Amino acid sequence: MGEDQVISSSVPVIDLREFGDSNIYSEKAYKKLREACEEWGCFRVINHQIPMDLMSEMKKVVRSLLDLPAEIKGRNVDVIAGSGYVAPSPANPLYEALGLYDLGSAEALRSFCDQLDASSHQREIVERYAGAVHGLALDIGRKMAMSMGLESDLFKGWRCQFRINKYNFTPETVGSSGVQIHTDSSFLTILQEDENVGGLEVLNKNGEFVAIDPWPGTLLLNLGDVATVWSNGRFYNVKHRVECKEAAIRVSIASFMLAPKDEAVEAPQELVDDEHPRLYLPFSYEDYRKLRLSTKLRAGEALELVRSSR
Ligand SMILES: O=C(O)CCC(=O)C(=O)O
Ligand SMILES: [Fe+2]
Repeated sequence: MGEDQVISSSVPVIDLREFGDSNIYSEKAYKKLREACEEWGCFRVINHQIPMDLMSEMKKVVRSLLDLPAEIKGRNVDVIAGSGYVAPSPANPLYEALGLYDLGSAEALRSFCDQLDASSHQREIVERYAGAVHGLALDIGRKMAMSMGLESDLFKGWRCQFRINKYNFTPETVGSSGVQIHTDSSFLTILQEDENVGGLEVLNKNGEFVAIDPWPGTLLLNLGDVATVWSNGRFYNVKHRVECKEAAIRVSIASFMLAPKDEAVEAPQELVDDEHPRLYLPFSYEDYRKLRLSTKLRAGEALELVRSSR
């Protein structure tokens, strides 16, 4: 792994204030967003509406939940395939995660907090953060749709998930892999990084790994497999990995906007025409997730299995 070329370029920065009132100004912002989705599948978001104190409180809550004994973390069972606790494994021995499927549901939030015996303060922070990040995911989804000339509320009711990640990096593990290269299966992922410990690398279209340095207070957006299907091949599902760079516990919070609740994942008709025939067969997100897990095709290759033959 260490032989791969890692460059220190940077991903596009999207300033949410630029989508303001003036049409001329915002046209530029939508174009930049669309280019970021098409060329990188990854961008940094600045000037979002999630309060800084909520981000730092959530980080503390998440850290203490991840520090719970293994038998308590094990109560965080899957709701859909792979959505619950992930213990360290032979493939990713330094990594573990807790998960919460459907962060837009009060019932799901309650049950997650119950499983982990969360305090009332912890519950309040998890609920507030879930509300804020859910709102942001919808807002960015809306802007992505508008950047393609589509109506704005296409993502209402889509299911969202948290995955809170802990990397147990030690002096002996420096230079090894924290999480293997993968794409996210989601439409989009909002990542609150570790403020101090870097290690995330995204693969650009030239095949170079770009090191993502932490930028506290901002958020990192990744597009996943569902974004590629939804955009009929236009949006890029960025491959990424986490490398162990230093001996420190690393904690990140990934919030995924996954897919529609009941409907199939497919490109809207407006994005399909003679020049852009439908590339993927409509599928159920849960089935696709199971397919990725059962085939172990975690870096977007599973999309080939749902390609339309024409
Ligand atoms: O921890 C990170 O920086 C990335 C985590 C990630 O890629 C994921 O949860 O899918
Ligand atoms: Fe990821």
